[in-house]
Amino acid sequence: MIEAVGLTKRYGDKTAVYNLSFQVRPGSVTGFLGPNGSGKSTTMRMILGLDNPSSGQVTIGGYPYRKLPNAPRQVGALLDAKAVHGGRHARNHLLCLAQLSGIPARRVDEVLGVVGLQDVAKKRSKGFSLGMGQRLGIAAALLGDPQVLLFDEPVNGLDPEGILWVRNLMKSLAAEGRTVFVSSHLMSEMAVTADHLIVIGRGQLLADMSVRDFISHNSADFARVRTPETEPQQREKLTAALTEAGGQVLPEQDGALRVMGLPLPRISDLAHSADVRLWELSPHQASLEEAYMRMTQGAVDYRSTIDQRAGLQQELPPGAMPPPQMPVPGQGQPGWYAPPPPQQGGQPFAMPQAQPPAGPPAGPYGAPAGPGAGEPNPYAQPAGAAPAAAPAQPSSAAPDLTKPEEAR
Ligand SMILES: Nc1ncnc2c1ncn2[C@@H]1O[C@H](COP(=O)(O)OP(=O)(O)OP(=O)(O)O)[C@@H](O)[C@H]1O
Repeated sequence: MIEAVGLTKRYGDKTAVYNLSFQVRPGSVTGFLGPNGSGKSTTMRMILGLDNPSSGQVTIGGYPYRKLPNAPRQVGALLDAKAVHGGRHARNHLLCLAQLSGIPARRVDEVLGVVGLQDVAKKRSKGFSLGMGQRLGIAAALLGDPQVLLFDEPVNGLDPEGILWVRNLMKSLAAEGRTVFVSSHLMSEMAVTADHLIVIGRGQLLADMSVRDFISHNSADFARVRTPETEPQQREKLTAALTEAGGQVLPEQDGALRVMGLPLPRISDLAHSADVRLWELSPHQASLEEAYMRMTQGAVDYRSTIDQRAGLQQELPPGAMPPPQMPVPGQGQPGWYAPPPPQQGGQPFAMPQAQPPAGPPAGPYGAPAGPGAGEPNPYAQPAGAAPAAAPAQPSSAAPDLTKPEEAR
């Protein structure tokens, strides 16, 4: 198991990771998500002892990486597939790594076969495509047959067959009881690969829950209803009937209606009573991508001005408050982020930040918050500045909604 407690990393004035606490458990694939620059790679580097935390700690099986006995046999990682000596043959590259860790040479040939590079084993890696480089990096991660595996963007550059292969590899490694921690920006892939998600934004924890809970907490299911296009009055009649029955009705771009708050049989009955014919009545469940976009909207640092002009951001369902902008250090915004799950009537979905101590502050796991919690929050609101929206309750007063069981 990987465990981070109050993990914080500063580079000069820049706080890349702030007071991050989470656990990555064995036996499942844990996805690590967050917008560009949110601190995923920095966190992974700290897990692997490549960067020292400014405060807090992270351990693997109870030890900091650098104190793990025979670490390369226990932990494998793909961080940067380009970080290889390009002049070396693929096999020689792996052989060097194996010799450094006391791994027998036959294991090199085994992993070359596992990643499908056996035919180019004698080729210099500088001639490798992006996808081949990724495969070589994955081979290196698997070399020591480790129980704990970290992959930073493993499907980057892979073709569809390679993506499917990585998906199955991750799942089978987890099914063998290993700890698999994988970052990716490919939401469709994460939806079918990961069991659990850790989501960060601007270095802070936004969510720590199963994929299923993440989607249901950050999106609303709805029904799509379509009436005959030739009879617009039927659409209006249905809209009135559904609204009167307590449904929330929004027009879809293609002329259909998006209905929230009413089950499908009720919509059907209401249409029947109003003498409205339906051409479509279908359930719709939000995708991981939709849920992720909703949750992280306020924590995105780099966004195209063209996207904004074209209105490509997610449309909010009725009744939902727009997510507040996540605080930026030095801009006097509150030290918390609260995207609203629509099914909870727009109540903020909050990750409480460390509060001024009135007793030992609670961390996300019920334990006292880590060392970073005692430090000044770089995202904290200066005295006198008004919060942009109703603040989340301190963790002692409110359930920790990053934990699905406590959120119910
Ligand atoms: N060595 C460094 N020196 C200074 N700043 C750094 C350093 N490494 C990372 N940062 C900064 O820390 C922040 C987090 O970067 P990080 O690479 O961890 O994000 P990320 O979530 O992995 O991003 P991406 O999804 O784009 O790979 C960024 O603002 C980055 O510029």
